[in-house]
Amino acid sequence: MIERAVVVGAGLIGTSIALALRERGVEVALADRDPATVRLACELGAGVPLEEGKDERPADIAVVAAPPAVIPALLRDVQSRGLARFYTDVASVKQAVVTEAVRLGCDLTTFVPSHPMGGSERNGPSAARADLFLGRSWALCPTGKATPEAVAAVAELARSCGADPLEIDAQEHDRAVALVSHAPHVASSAVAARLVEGGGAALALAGQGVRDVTRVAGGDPGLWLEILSHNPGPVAEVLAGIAADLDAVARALRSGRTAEATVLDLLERGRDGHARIPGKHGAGRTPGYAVLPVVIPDEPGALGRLFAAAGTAGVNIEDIRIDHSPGLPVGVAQLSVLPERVATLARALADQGWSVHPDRLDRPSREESALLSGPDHTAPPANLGR
Ligand SMILES: NC(=O)c1ccc[n+]([C@@H]2O[C@H](COP(=O)([O-])OP(=O)(O)OC[C@H]3O[C@@H](n4cnc5c(N)ncnc54)[C@H](O)[C@@H]3O)[C@@H](O)[C@H]2O)c1
Ligand SMILES: O=C(O)C(=O)C[C@]1(C(=O)O)C=C[C@@H](O)C=C1
Repeated sequence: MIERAVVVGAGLIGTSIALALRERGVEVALADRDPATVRLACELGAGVPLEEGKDERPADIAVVAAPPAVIPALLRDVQSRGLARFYTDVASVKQAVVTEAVRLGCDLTTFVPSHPMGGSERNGPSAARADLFLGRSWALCPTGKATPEAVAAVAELARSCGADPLEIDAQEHDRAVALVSHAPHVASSAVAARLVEGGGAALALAGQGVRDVTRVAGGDPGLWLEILSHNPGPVAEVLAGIAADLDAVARALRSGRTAEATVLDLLERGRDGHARIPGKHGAGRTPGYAVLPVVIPDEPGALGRLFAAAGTAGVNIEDIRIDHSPGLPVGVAQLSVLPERVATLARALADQGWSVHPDRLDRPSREESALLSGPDHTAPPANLGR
């Protein structure tokens, strides 16, 4: 049972873990090299500042949530201070962290390297959310030396954050995330980098497609440089495949002759690859909710009237995203609501004259719905009892 936790590195990931643990009543003590970051995380309800020597007993678990390059030294430091019974880190790369931890003489019996597969292009505690890992995989990469108790503690940490723990060897993990995270990030940056040269008129036409493809490119370049340089071989291999595909399509389009077969081949393989992503859902949708699109005029007070109409219908808006193109007089409000309330909301809004598009409804998958056990999205996910 995790009752007390320490989080070192109170940024996006550290504070999100802390918030999830706090929701389950776990006591959390936070540390960061930047005192202002700790203050903000604590103000957000993520815990209290770590006070050395305050507790005689070690915490149940310490999570090192700093950038990859500093993790092994921080781990050695927290282990030598005996801050917890078990330790984990959250770095996006695993083998390099393990190799350095071994070199520094860290205790591998109590340490289970891990990687939650939830995140954001934003950093720092202000972007943190308790549900960041809800329904996501959380990789556990125990070395052969970790005790079963240590592995169980880190698996419990993952479940306490609503995630699904998945044991995988560190090198295999690094090859896997090269494919599903690291190379996609570089590809996203490459697409976004073209926009630097785009004219104002082109950018005014930016719709949801380019926003979806480039969202992660908005991430912290310093952190991503660290991630990529700690996983160079596997990332380079995936990028070479992507580059070959892009090159073939560019050559085919220029030549005109072989264009159709080559281009269609990539588009079809792309569609097939996309379909293989488990539990994929629409961009920007909060997991577990249905999203109802409603057209709203781009004018003062429109959103207020929409919220008031939903309130009158007795439906709580759990989240909202607004899609609009600059210069257009209307936008589309994407309202996230509990799946069982969406029909009521659609009817009530339509009755009041709103242009509702239930045909474009984006529903959560069955797996996602199963994660929400009650009417309150902060309720513990259903998979926590395992
Ligand atoms: N951003 C993501 O989407 C994501 C997802 C999963 C895992 N990760 C991993 O999580 C880790 C943290 O990333 P983040 O996105 O939370 O970054 P972040 O910048 O939001 O937070 C990192 C925090 O670590 C602190 N820090 C840096 N050096 C420190 C030190 N020596 N001692 C104490 N604190 C220190 C920083 O002050 C900062 O508050 C990284 O290892 C990253 O690879 C990131
Ligand atoms: O959703 C995002 O913004 C992310 O980039 C999250 C993401 C990912 O690629 O899925 C990024 C890096 C992490 O190590 C884990 C998760």
